[in-house]
Amino acid sequence: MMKKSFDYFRFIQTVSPWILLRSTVNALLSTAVPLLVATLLGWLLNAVTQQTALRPLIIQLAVFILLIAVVTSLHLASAVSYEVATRDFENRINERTTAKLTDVSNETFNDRDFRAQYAAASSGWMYTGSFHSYFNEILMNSLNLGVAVIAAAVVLGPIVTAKATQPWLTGWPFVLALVAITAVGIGLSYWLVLRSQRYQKQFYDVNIGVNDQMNYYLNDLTWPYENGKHLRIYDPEDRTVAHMRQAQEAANTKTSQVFFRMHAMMHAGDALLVLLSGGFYLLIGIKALSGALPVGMVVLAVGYLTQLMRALAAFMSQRAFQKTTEQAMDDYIKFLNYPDQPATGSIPVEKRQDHKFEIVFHDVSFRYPGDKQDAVSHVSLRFKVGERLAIVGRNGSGKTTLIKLLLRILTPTSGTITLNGFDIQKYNLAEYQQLFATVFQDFQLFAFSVAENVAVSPHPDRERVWQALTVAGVADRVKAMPKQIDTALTRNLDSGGVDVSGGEAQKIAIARAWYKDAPFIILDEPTAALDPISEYEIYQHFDQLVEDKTAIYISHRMSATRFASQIAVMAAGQIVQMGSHEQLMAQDGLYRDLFNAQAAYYTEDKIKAERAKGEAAFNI
Ligand SMILES: Nc1ncnc2c1ncn2[C@@H]1O[C@H](COP(=O)(O)OP(=O)(O)OP(=O)(O)O)[C@@H](O)[C@H]1O
Repeated sequence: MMKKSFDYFRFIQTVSPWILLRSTVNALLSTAVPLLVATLLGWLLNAVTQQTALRPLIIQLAVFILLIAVVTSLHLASAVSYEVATRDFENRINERTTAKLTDVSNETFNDRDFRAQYAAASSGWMYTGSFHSYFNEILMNSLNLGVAVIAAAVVLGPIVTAKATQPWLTGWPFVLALVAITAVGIGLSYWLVLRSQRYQKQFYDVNIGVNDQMNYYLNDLTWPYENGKHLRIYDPEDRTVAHMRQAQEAANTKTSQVFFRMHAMMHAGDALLVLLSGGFYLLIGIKALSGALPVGMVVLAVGYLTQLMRALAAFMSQRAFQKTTEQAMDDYIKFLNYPDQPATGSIPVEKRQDHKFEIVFHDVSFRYPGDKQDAVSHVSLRFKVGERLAIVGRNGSGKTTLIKLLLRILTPTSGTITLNGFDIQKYNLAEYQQLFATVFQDFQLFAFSVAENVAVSPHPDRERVWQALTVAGVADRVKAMPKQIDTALTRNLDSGGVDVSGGEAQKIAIARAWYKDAPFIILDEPTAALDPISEYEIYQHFDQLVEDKTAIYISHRMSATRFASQIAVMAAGQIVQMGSHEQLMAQDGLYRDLFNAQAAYYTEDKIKAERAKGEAAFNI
């Protein structure tokens, strides 16, 4: 067991060096300073009463006051130093958590077990308060127990040895009687601790699930301000609250029973202490009544003995909470060490100024875990250098999945994808992903400055940021912001931040892709949030946006395909047609249907008919 405790101490120490030392100094001073101050005050009093000459008295007084000032200041400094260390510890844990969440591969990130492990780790962290107190509490409780043992021994010595008229009240029989009461107390306390440990564990386990649910309601559902509008429009009757209450009530039913038992154990512990005090009173009281001890000693001795039992009970029940903290630390360490399936590839990606990178899909299929059908099925495709390829198809046809396979966010279930002849899985992942600048359909901006959002770096090339914003058609909007490119987006991290519209945000995401200057540019519905003029402008700048890169874009706006030299049409995970706009329009197939269905909205006749229908309805 001890070996295990040391493992946890070591973990705490590796998270934040010096914390154990600071904790130890603080604990020692916390225990010693009150005793030291009391002793010094005692000496001071003696000096005042015994010293007759004024000069040595003043010197003695000055020395005592100085000593008291020094030890109390030391104590204060150590308390502050420990407090700082605990903050540092908490920050480092948060850093490690964030680093793990951002460093694992996408597969692991989406892995159910990994997410469950994270939920357990974060609940444990929240539930136990923090891990560093684990060491501190063991230390404090041990010191308290040590002091209580010494104090009790000092007081008990004269009581045990005092001669009484009845022989059993002297020597070993009396000691044995004291030990018997203490032993019964320790035994019962230990039993209570074991029970309460079990209930603590149950309570902790139940709480992990409950915290997880409540987190969803409080942090994910009701707090993000993009959710505000949905809740106000679609939840006027507060069904969210009712839903949460239901979940809370179900959780309460589960927790209240175990909570009640846990507390019953604690109160039983208090009652036990009262009983033990009674036992001590009886035993020592009898000895006092026999005339062997002054009555005042009874109160003193029982006080010290009860204090000893209290320290013992605290030491043991702290052990119960320690177990919970150990489990929380185990969960956290498991999360940190969660085996990732790191990208295996190590081949460096050749740096080519001419951007001659050719990617080929060889009979690639992919199925999401648990799904019954392939999301991408037997796709063979060649991305020619400098080509502009559009991918079109109905919702759910597999377009985004195809892009994720290309980006190595997903790994093919079968088939291979090659870059310049080598399987892309064999390349160093970070270098490989640097080949792509992507604007995802659900792009994310961060609550950092515009410049950092565009450059994705804390040291942006400011001139290039402006160029990127110009290409994306959002430079004027940024110029009007209070701190221009240094303005934070959203007020999540900076109260002077600004909120941009959906379309403006999308333009900033496009600027980010341009800034990256990667050989491949991938745009998944890049203009979905843009107004027709902005969309027109983006396509006007399309040459500037794409330059000589290989461009792949997905769009439901069929008119956007005119910028593509090749169009791949997807249906049910397969590429069902491939060719230029003219070639595909000449074929009787899905492309022509999609194109005509959209174009039909814009024919003169259609607009006239719709308008007439609207007017008729209005006249009624
Ligand atoms: N994370 C996922 N887990 C399970 N199935 C998924 C997941 N993501 C997508 N799918 C399924 O894979 C299929 C293809 O989805 P994909 O997002 O690639 O389609 P898409 O053509 O990009 O659609 P859209 O035009 O609506 O964006 C869909 O049937 C979808 O339900």
